[in-house]
Amino acid sequence: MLVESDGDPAARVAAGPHPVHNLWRLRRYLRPYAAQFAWLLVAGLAGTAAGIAVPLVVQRVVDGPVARRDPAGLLQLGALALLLGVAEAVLIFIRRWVQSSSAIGMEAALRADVYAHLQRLSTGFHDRWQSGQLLSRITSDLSVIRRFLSFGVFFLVLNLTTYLVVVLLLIHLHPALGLLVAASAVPLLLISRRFGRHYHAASRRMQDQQGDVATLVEETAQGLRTMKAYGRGPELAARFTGGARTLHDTGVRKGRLLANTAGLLDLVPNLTLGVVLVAGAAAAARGVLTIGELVAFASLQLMLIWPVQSLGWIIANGQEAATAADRIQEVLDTRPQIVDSPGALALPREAVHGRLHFERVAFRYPGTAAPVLDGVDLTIEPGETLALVGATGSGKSTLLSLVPRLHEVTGGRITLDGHDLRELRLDSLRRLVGVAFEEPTLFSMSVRENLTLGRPDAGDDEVRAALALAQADFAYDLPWGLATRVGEQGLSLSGGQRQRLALARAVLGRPALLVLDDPLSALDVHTEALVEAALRRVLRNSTALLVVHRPSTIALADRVALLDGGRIAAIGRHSELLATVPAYRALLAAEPPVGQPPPSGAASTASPAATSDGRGLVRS
Ligand SMILES: Nc1ncnc2c1ncn2[C@@H]1O[C@H](COP(=O)(O)OP(=O)(O)OP(=O)(O)O)[C@@H](O)[C@H]1O
Repeated sequence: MLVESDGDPAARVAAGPHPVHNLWRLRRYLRPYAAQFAWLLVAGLAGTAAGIAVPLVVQRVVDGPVARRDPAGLLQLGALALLLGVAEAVLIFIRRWVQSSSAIGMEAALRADVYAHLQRLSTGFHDRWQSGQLLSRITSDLSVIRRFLSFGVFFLVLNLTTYLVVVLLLIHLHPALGLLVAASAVPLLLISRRFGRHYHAASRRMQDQQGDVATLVEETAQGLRTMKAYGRGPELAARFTGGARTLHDTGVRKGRLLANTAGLLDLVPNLTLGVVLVAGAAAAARGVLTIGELVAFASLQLMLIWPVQSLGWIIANGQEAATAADRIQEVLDTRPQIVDSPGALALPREAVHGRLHFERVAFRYPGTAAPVLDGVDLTIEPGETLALVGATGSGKSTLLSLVPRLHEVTGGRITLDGHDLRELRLDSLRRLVGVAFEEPTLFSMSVRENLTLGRPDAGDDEVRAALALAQADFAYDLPWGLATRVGEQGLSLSGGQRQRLALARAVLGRPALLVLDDPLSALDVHTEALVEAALRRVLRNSTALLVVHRPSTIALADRVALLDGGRIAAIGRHSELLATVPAYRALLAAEPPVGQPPPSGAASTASPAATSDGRGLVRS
């Protein structure tokens, strides 16, 4: 089980001490449907009993009215056979009706749980797991499990019961021949065991490959514009074809395995039937067996063909479901790493001043050798705006992500008004912190829903204020105003529009802390000036930590901190740093510190960055 870490998608092992262990663990999803399942079995068994009774009636017909030439008796027994046939049909109908509704309900409950669990898992988990793998687990794997728990298990019970009852009846009718039929179960068992082992491995391979193909499709859909722009369509198509071919080959191998086994499973009862017919006819000739008994024996034996034939399908279905359950449990067994500690506090907004303090904060991404942050000491006073600058890859976004605890510090601590962030309840912390990332993500929902994502209770006035603040009033002019659907399946917005909406989302409800990753990066000069002015107003009243890539944004900050080598290398007013810190000056000018050669293409003369308002700062 993957319980110690955030889960390892590369592991791809069949978890659990037994192949069906994880499937067995899903039984609680069947519990609400226990009564339905019981009815299902009753209807199924009654239907089968009606079916089994027919050959016994036929035996009475052949040995009775037919032998005695008695039309009245024939009519009676014929009517009984007809009645049994109708009863069997009605019971099959009832069974199918109940079966479909319970199966879908169970699948929906399991899917909801997996989805909720995925939400609880940290960003570290999602960084490492391919989304296509998760997609295939939450869609196709769950469907496989549903098919097995509803149909597979049911037919396994029904067919085994049918097999047992029929074999007992056969032994009762003619012990020697009956035992011969019972002995045919031995090769069936051996074939099934061998098949189960091989099929389990094949289905795991196939389900993993399905996830890989889903990942490829997802990446293509997301990066289609870039790939087209670079003319890389054919390479992408070739990659996809490769993945699809591998999946196809595995599918064919799996199909052949099933076909071979189905052939063998077919052979055994038919061979037994042949032996029984010859030996039965000889016994009838000797008068040991009546014609009616022989007919009943053969008819009953024919009833075994379907349970045996379907065995291959049921085992295949069961193995696929076991594999799917392994894959689902790999996700469910991954414990969320970032959770509320026992007795975690909820801080009301009014009680928060907003003093954010980083104390020897260290952070290392799982699986990487070097820490990104190593001993960050930083304090942001209530109401202060601090800009964080640093070279590309210096860890600015990482540091920001530690505030809403998207990642957990691996050393030191971060406090808000003296409370370690790990002592706060996650929902409380995330209500206190307004976040806007560099990539402004909008979901396939209305503008209003996108805005109120973190504060579903926000009123119209608050939404209006947030939109005004972020200079995003254009939202009211969309075709359906705030009800307009945006995002992947909705209206396309420009980069600047998306960013302003993301900004409005961050400032909605006046959070105690604002954490903004380059909030002005996708704005045109005119809008940037507007948003900057608006932002200046909002920043006046909140504590804010901004990652700055643009020259103008730095002017919004009270102080600037330079992140270098995993720690804060310098902190102070922009003009002070410009005057006293060569590394800061060099960064703003995109020049290396004095004494080192300039990078090719970098300005070698006096840089426009050397102005006190920071204009001229190039993207770090
Ligand atoms: N999920 C991750 N797993 C492993 N390493 C990561 C992950 N995300 C970022 N890194 C690494 O951490 C370092 C810091 O990345 P980060 O995005 O915080 O830098 P940044 O200063 O914000 O960069 P930029 O200015 O380009 O946005 C980089 O070396 C990056 O490769």
